[in-house]
Amino acid sequence: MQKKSVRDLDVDGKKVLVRVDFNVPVKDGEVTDDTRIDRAMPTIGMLVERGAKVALISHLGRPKGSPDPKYAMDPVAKRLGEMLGRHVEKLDTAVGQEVSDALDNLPEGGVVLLENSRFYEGETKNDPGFADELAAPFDLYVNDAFGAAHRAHATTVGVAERLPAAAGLLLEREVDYLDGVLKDPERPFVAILGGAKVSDKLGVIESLLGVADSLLIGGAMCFTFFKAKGYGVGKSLVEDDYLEEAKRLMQEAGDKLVLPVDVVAAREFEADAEHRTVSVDGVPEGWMGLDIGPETVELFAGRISGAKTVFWNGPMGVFEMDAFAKGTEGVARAVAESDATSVVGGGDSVAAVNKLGLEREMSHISTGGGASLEYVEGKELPGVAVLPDR
Ligand SMILES: Nc1ncnc2c1ncn2[C@@H]1O[C@H](COP(=O)(O)OP(=O)(O)OP(=O)(O)O)[C@@H](O)[C@H]1O
Ligand SMILES: O=C(O)[C@H](O)COP(=O)(O)O
Repeated sequence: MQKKSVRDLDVDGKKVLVRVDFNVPVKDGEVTDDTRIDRAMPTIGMLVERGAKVALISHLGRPKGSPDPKYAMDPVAKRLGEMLGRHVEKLDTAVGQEVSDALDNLPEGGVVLLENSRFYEGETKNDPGFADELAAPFDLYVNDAFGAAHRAHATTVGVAERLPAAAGLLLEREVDYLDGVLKDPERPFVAILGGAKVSDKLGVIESLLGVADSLLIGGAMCFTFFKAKGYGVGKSLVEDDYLEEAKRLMQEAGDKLVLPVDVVAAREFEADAEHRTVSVDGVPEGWMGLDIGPETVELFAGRISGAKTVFWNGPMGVFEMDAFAKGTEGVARAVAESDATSVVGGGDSVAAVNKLGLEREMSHISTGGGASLEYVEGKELPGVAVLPDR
């Protein structure tokens, strides 16, 4: 990565504001998945070891610019403290005298967690006054929040314009892996896309068709392509406004675009619905396709096993229901077993990989859903662009 790195900073005794993405699931006051906290540990550890005074800041959920106890950072501070093996003080504010005092009292190598950045309306507006306030108590700024890098907010952009800034280790790793896939992939490069909507991923499909050797499409998305081909798709999820786009993409992509050959169709959208495997042009009237079928898993697995690079985003079916999770599991296993450099992005595909305990088999699991897709689409991420070059 061309950007200045936290490694390049002299942080000893300095007050460092670190933007992390601790937007983690919380239930009954407990963090239920601490992956994003864990992935920020290398940067936090490096700063602590080098004697910085560290203040971490993140958003949590989507509060509307004012304090909302439901989204307070306390459960995150508790979990972070357990993971660091020491108490982490959480402040009830993100700006002002309380922050300055806490930093003055913090020993070198100490860590505090500031309150949810979205408790301030200046955050999502990237308000200059709010960015000034955020920056005021600090000497340096580090952005390790790859998952929020597609947002031009005060904590991701404004503050980076006001302090000497650098990329954290996680942000660097995320960008380096995605760059490896997009700019210089070892071939064959197989991309796999699933999930609900073609409309969400049109830009991603176009971009991947430009760089990958094949693009395997599963999930509800494939039914828009099948309808465009003139197949009966029953009540499967289809975006009628995108049929022409789907036709165009199929024409342009030719053999590169690989669609399922069979699907699991169900009578209704229920976990215990009557279901059976049918060929892709044989979804019964009134039924809906909820997963790719076993022949498709075999077809996709064959492509994946010959790949040197794999990028995967989005589940192959309604993996939340066991009866329709086999396609996603089959693809996850094939990616895990391949020798390819594998990059997995998007909340649902990552959840599927975690559920199967396959996370160690993947080369890189992105902590950013929206951010990784925007990057693959070729969009500039404001939180990365604003950082100074080396
Ligand atoms: N055939 C299908 N019919 C209906 N829904 C489906 C089908 N296949 C997948 N889905 C649903 O699509 C949803 C995931 O779509 P989405 O586009 O949000 O994926 P993602 O990009 O991995 O997720 P995230 O938005 O969390 O990053 C899942 O809830 C899944 O149940
Ligand atoms: O979970 C995410 O994708 C990031 O934390 C960004 O969250 P946001 O979509 O609420 O900005």
